[in-house]
Amino acid sequence: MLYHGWRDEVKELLTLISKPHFKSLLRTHDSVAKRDFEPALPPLPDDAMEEDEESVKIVSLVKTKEPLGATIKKDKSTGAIVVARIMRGGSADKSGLIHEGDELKEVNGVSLEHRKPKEILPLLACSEGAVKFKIIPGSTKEEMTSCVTKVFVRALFDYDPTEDPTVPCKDAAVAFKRGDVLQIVGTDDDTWWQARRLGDGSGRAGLVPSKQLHERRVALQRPRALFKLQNIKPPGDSFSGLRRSFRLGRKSSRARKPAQLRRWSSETHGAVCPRTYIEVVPYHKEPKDRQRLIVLVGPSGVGVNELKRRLVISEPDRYGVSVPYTTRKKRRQESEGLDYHFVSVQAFEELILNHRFVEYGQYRGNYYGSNLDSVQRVMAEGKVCLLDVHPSKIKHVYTSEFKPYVVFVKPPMIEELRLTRRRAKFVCDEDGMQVRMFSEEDFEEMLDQAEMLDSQYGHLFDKVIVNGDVAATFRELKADVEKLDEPEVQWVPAAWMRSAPTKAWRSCSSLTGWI
Ligand SMILES: Nc1ncnc2c1ncn2[C@@H]1O[C@H](COP(=O)(O)OP(=O)(O)OP(=O)(O)O)[C@@H](O)[C@H]1O
Repeated sequence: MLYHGWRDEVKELLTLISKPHFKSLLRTHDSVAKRDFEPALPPLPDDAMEEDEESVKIVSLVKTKEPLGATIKKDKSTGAIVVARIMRGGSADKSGLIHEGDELKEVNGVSLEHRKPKEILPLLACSEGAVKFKIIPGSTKEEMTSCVTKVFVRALFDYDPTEDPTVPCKDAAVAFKRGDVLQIVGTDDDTWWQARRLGDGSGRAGLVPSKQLHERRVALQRPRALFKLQNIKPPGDSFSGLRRSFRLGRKSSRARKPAQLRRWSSETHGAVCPRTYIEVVPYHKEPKDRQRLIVLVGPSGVGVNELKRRLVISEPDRYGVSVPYTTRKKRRQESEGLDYHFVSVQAFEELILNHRFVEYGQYRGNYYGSNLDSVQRVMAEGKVCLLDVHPSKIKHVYTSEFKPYVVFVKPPMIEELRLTRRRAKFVCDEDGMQVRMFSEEDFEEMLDQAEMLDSQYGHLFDKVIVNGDVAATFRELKADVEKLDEPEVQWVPAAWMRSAPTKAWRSCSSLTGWI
């Protein structure tokens, strides 16, 4: 008998460490200690780094199905073919044998002299397995100054390399959509940064337009936008900017304005600041943290109030709305603190001077406004505060205190609008007392406004929700808002979580003026 004569403790220990779970644990420990979970490159041939008398090196890289992860260019002054970029995480980068600035002399014995980069690429594409390069190492100075960052940004624009004729190598570029989070891993180049898209399993970094490049591109398009703006009155605090949360509904004078004018009159500032990237950091909501402010935006009549109402009715203890302030007289059916906070003109103006309004304006000689205190009161009760303002005013609550989560309520295609709103009525008189059915013109205006809001303020939206079937939209909105309470990571502007941007990001660019 194997265990014969052994002490009980020894027998027990042997039984324990023979269990499959324990064996797996030890195997995992060994793997992690050896780091052999990383992609393994086949062993290098013996002559991988021979140096000849002219300081030419023979470098052998192993090419898999993936590209080597490097781009090349012709040096204008010397005519030499040099390595322009090494993609972080690619085979070339992992080998550590080839660097940006290295001059390429030969590929697999084929001389590159007098060849153009586009003639060389097919040589590499055909190669399988080991690819032998003869190189003259470039200066190591560039490496020393290379700025590898661990900065995360949210893209504020869509980028599709297949539609970009200026990208140095389409295969080496990373496509992204507005709202995607990118990890910036290299900013050595002023024009093309290297980045990884979060959630992209490959882990490979690729080229993305730098902040400076995108700003230049937007600036080139700007003259057209400015031309359109010339006839437009600048935005102010006139009442036309105020939202339905003031329960005044749409105004006929506004409905008569030509669509082209409305498109630009709401806000000019959006056309002036180019949106590139915003630095973001992971935020894990702690149970003690206040609920984030939910800002609902959308074109008039799309259903923002309907969704707010449904949320509050569904869980009155969880959701609350901020009550607007006004200087107009209270009507018989209205209650203080429920429909409005009724205050004097003097009190209202003091609040304006103290910057207590997210949004305010005058209508028929009375002030109306959405007040920060009102929002804070709802949040202090531990509730999720629902706020409905024009997106140009979001900047007033874009702080760590409110951590706004912005939902854009978008109308569906016109056919679905017609179908779903057949029986719907909306507020149509100046005082919000009368209702009528939607007309074809109302639908067109709603779609037109939605397009304008999306193009001018889309970079501020955390979620876009299409309000076709109202019950389905409500369910989607509720589920999305509830996710904010879960321990899942949320990416929020870095400025909310600390007073200054990271050193790396600051050194690369600043984010002022994006909102
Ligand atoms: N998905 C939908 N299907 C059918 N009717 C809808 C839908 N969403 C909203 N409605 C109805 O459309 C009308 C306008 O909605 P709501 O008042 O919520 O619009 P709003 O976005 O707040 O705009 P406004 O500020 O102009 O009132 C209401 O009668 C509402 O019940």
